Amino acid sequence: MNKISINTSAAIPAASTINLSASKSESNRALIIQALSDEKINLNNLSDARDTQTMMRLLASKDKTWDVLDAGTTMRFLTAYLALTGKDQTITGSERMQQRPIKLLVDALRELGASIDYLKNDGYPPLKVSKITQQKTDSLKIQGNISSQYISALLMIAPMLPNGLTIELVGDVFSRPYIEMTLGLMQQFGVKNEWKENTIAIAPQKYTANSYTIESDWSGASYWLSMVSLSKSSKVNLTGLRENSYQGDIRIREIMHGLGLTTRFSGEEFLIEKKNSVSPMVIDFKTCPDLAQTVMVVATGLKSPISMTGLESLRIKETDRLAAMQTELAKFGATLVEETPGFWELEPPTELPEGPVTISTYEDHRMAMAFAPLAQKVPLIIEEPEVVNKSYPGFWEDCKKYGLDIKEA
Ligand SMILES: O=C(O)C1=C[C@@H](OP(=O)(O)O)[C@@H](O)[C@H](O)C1
Ligand SMILES: C=C(OP(=O)(O)O)C(=O)O
Repeated sequence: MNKISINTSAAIPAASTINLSASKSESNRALIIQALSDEKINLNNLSDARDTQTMMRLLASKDKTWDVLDAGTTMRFLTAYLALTGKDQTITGSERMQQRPIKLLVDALRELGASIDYLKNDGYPPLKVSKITQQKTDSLKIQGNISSQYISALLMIAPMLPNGLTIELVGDVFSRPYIEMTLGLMQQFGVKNEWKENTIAIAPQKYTANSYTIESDWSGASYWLSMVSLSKSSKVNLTGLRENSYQGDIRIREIMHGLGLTTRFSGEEFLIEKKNSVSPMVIDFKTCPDLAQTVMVVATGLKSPISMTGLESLRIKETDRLAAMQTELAKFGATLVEETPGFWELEPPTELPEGPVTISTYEDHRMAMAFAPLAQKVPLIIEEPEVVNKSYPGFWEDCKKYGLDIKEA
């Protein structure tokens, strides 16, 4: 097994500039839109994330079987894309992907007229997808509390359907900013929508020529806010972020202001500094589930209790992130408990261990990146560090540039 050790004794330079990876969420949407358009769409700064590289590779591939590996957006967006354009294709993914539900999307695409078979277990990939030859309905209802990716996948093919599509979102909607990002990017390429209360209507339209520069990844940025927060007094400047972002994970700014940071934009850079007053917080992650692991580690490192809601979808991501966090946080003496249904408490330790502490990463990039900043307080050994390639392949190089002392273990 590959492992790295991160030592606490490194002298961290006072300030560093980090060039983040671009957002895989924006990249994967822009690539689907580009593939669906007859006009010239120029995309700048596409992400080097494996999830995006996989999307690009598959969109260009003539293979009968497409393997998305562990990329959720690639799986969901390409399933809808194949239902519109495919030729009896099989789409599959990693062992974990075969445990991540896709039934709501398959049901919706079947209602539209696609013929889709489950090749192993009902409700889960792999799938055989045959395209919609005749659109059977122009309105769908879909539950919003499992994954917003199903809704984004349907929205992106909606303008290409002969009769367009109206989607009614039923019940609670989780990860709503990702739906807004989808509609925002569609708008960049000329596609209009009408969103009234719970209903989004898209008339038949074409994606038109335009250029778009993908923004840096705010989920990736979260590890740098955490890095500064768990440092003695470092400062970090991040490049390629926008104050007015399509990415809901920009919310990390506001959360971390409550956990002892100040941040500001200055020209092209986003500056992060420590200011040191930390107050106990209640945080709802319903709009930004990918930030939860980052913030749990910060609270543990700062020994500051937090209460949390909106964590439901963490169970069906790259791993069961709640179970994984309970196990790994316990190694630092922190407890993560569901006090009442949906309401979680993180009780930090009174003292952090001397370490080294070994972190298992559960084939989840965010387990590795969320814990790394804590190496400034407790020496760490991180298992399977290459998991970061899913969203941020340059993460460890950036950590070295920041000053962390990282070695193969
Ligand atoms: O649409 C997207 O780009 C994403 C949506 C979210 O998933 P869910 O909608 O399943 O919560 C998020 O966790 C994932 O990393 C990326
Ligand atoms: C959940 C994630 O990705 P996906 O669902 O696209 O695999 C993530 O990047 O944290």
